Amino acid sequence: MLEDGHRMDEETTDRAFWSVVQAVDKAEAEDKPLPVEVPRMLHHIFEADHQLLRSRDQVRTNITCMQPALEGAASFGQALGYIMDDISHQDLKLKEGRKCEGGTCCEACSRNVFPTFASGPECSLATFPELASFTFNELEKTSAATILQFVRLIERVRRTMAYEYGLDLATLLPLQTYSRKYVAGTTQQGGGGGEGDYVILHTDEATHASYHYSCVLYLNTQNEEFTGGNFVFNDPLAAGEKEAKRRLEESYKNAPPMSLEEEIARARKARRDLTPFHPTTGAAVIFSSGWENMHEVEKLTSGTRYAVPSFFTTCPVPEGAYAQMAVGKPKTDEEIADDWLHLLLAHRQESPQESVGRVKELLMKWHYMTTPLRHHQAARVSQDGLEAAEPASPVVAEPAPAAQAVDAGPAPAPAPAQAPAPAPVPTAVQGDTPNPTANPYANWASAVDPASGNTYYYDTVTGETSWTWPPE
Ligand SMILES: O=C(O)CCC(=O)C(=O)O
Ligand SMILES: [Fe+2]
Repeated sequence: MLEDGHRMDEETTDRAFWSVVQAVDKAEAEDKPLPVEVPRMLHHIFEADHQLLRSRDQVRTNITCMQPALEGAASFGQALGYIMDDISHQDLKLKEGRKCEGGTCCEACSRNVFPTFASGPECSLATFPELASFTFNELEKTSAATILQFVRLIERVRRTMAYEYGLDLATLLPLQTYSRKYVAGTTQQGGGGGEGDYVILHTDEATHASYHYSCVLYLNTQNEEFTGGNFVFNDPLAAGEKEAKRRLEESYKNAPPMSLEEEIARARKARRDLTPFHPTTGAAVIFSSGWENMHEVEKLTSGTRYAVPSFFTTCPVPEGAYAQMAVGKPKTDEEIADDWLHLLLAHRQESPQESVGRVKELLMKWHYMTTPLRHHQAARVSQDGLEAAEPASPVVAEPAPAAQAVDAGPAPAPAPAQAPAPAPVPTAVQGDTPNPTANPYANWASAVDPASGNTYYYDTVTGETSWTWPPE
């Protein structure tokens, strides 16, 4: 299944994914602990997914980071405008710079379109029916295949963001993600991901102060399964007020009489630069969550539109949060496998309170569960894959990753700096010496393919794999 000495290609990665699903279903049917090979194989899949994505199209627009200019004239009204989602949001006075409350984001803001972030089969609602209404809070009736596919997609987003913005992977965690369903003719039920037929102009970081990077992945295609429903970046008109006036006058020429609502929409359009994105299956938009990226979803005119928004934070998780968990950060492959089972894959009934606790723990441990053990410290995602933390500088603040539960709340205080425990290293297949020049295979480890039961070998740094030892 794995090619000798090569990275996994798309087909091999998908086969590996389905063998993992089989192994999970088997463990559950037999009421056994999850085999440690499952998370190991998942690590390879995540790594391969990100590498494969690097060769696909990406359209990047660099933009100036913006934040509310509240100092000095911080009136109550202005402060409300900073928080509230409504049309007046676009009139909020802004200044240059990032806000990123409580987090350590990079200096650059941008918007990125990936037309083929995921393949059609990966987003298929026939294969993964529960993707239509996915939430981590209710997994009892969700198949292992869909849960694993959702995690796989979100982990691809996380790695892509870390790479795009030059962030240590350990410092970037999902705070919130779910499937969002839009149905033409319905009105928004409650806030957040409730069903509705549009989303009003907003800034993700204004909705939740700890959202620093956002992604929306689309599961179906405009003009095939629905009409309307553009995702639109909404910017101040670069050409200025004079042009806005000219545009408005132009729009009145030969126009039929309009309702008040239409008049307001027309006036807004004339005053703003609108950049619509037309959703297609598997496309994703990734952007910094600040005021430089105000956006909205235009009303659906027919059909049903499915999207998966995800919001990431660079706020550190307070160390105390791990101490309150039954088992804190996983330290062995067995503990990682246990977390996968108990936080995601065990199909059980639970009270809403229990599920909130479980999801909170899941999001806080996300990096530890989705990243090979030796990379649990700071790791950058480079062109060649994950780079381990610099071993020569052990006294650095551990970049404790962050996550908060589902609800809005104050950003957690940064964790105090402390020396991290030495990163656990996978069992070397041959030789004991830590000097890689003395042992060219010091980074190699072995694992068992859950589908065939055969042992394979992999380089924990480059991701190379081999069925034979030594690798060819
Ligand atoms: O569905 C979309 O295109 C965007 C959703 C969005 O902006 C959000 O959930 O914050
Ligand atoms: Fe949004």
